[in-house]
Amino acid sequence: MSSIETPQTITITRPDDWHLHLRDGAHLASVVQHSARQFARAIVMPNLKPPVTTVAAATAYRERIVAALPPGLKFEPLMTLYLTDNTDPDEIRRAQDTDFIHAVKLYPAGATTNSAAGVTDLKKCYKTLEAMQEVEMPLLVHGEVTDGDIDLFDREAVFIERVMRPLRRDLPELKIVFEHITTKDAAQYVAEAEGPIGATITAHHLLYNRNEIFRGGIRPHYYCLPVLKREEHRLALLTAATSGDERFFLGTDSAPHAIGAKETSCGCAGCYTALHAMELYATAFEQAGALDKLEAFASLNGPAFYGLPVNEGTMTLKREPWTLPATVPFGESQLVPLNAGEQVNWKML
Ligand SMILES: NC(=O)N[C@@H](CC(=O)O)C(=O)O
Ligand SMILES: [Zn+2]
Ligand SMILES: [Zn+2]
Repeated sequence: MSSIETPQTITITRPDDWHLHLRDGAHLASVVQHSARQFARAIVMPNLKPPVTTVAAATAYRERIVAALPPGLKFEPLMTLYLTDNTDPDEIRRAQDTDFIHAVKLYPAGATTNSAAGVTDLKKCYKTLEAMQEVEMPLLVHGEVTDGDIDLFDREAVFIERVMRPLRRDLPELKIVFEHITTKDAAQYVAEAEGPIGATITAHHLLYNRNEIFRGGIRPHYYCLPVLKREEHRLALLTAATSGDERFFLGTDSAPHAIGAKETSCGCAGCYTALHAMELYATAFEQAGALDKLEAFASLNGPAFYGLPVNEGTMTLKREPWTLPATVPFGESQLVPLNAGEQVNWKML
């Protein structure tokens, strides 16, 4: 795309966020407005303390989210259940009977924030996974092995071989979303796999490689899981996201943590992008010369995978530089958004 042709505004069908952390209580009240401004709907992650493991808990959590929305902002939380070794197949059927639970989330125990109650051995969940396959309830996967002897940067690639391939061999009709993919291995696996599989990609994994975590010093706000990878992986993700392939869709993985939990000797994983998510995706797609592919990735492919209607209405992004705040309120505390104090070149109108 030549600079003369580079558009000054882009208008697309209203987008959705297919992977989002909203937290709870006062934290939820602080952050939900940011996502509701950017997105019509979001798949809400269940990794609260305690995790959202039942239909009853998801129902109550959904009500708290709706109650925390500022008046006038329309936003539909699409709820998920947290899979444990003990999730009852009947809970899946009950979830399917609601019109607001759309998926079940697999956290390998110990893989990431609030995953201690996650699955220790997927074999323990096969009856439940069979029920999911039967009722066409998607399984959302944090795809990293947890073994301490596997290099942190290899955990996603090893997960494909050790967990994803056997799982999909055993349950070929189970709908799966490989969440927040970070490697060329995962992008290639999803692009070539047979059957019902998709993948979400975050804005930060499209924009940054692992150097960003160490640029001029240690930068905890760029630390998330799965961790940023080498440049070759970023480029493969950008190619996948801008390919037009329906399997790849937007999931911010915006993961708020209080400033004190990030800027400390053992900081939490998670990047906060809910404030400027679409601006970041537009920046990445522009870099790839593929702004014309943003709508499919952000607004069309996700609904197609989940069997939901495309949103009504549009969103417009304008080429207009603005500066991210240094912090935003987060309950009683503050959080530091990704790109705090930096300029972004697109602005949502
Ligand atoms: N992505 C992250 O680094 N953190 C997420 C958990 C997750 O999505 O793995 C969180 O809940 O903070
Ligand atoms: Zn995750
Ligand atoms: Zn996440």
